[in-house]
Amino acid sequence: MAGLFRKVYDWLLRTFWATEMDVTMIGLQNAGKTSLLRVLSGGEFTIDSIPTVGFNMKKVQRGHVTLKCWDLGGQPRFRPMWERYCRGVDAIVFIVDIADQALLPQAKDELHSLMSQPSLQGIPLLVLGNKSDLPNKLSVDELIEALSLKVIGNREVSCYGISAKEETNLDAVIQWLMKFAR
Ligand SMILES: Nc1nc2c(ncn2[C@@H]2O[C@H](COP(=O)(O)OP(=O)(O)OP(=O)(O)O)[C@@H](O)[C@H]2O)c(=O)[nH]1
Ligand SMILES: [Mg+2]
Repeated sequence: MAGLFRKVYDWLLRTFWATEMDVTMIGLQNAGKTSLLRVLSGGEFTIDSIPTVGFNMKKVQRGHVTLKCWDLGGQPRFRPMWERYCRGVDAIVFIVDIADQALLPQAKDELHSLMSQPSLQGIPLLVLGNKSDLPNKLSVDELIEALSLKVIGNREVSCYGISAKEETNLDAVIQWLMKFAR
């Protein structure tokens, strides 16, 4: 009975209170953006994910909210277009490979340069340390320090550790994003 009530309630929400939000996922190449989006949208994790050329878009449905997720290529030649795809979105997700510490200074520079763009002022930022299943990974506190997240102002900033591979902490990601659905 409770299950039936829940189904009717969800249907009412979807029908009369449908909300769509735009989310842009950025981060250096190989961080796991496409893998995360594939898993969030109900697909299988694959170890041989192909680098994104340009961008890719997938919708993630949770209850009455549709998250329209833009997944951008992280290779240097695609980074100049990040700002354009972040303009006017409801939230920006910056993904970092926390097992590849050599790339952290570059990730920090790219993040800070993007966050200093006047066009992106105030847009909430979620930083995800991905690949928490691997050894020699950074903790969340170490990632906050390595990326100097505390100096990013004028917006809400959060940081979580996740694993797209093992689907660790992905509910927290969705919950955080859905706070900004309008
Ligand atoms: N161990 C582990 N590997 C992961 C995880 N997430 C992604 N990977 C692997 O990391 C590699 C890169 O993943 P992608 O999702 O293609 O990375 P991307 O950020 O989309 O890369 P670009 O499209 O080039 O910007 C692939 O081999 C994935 O299988 C994870 O949580 N754990
Ligand atoms: Mg990709």
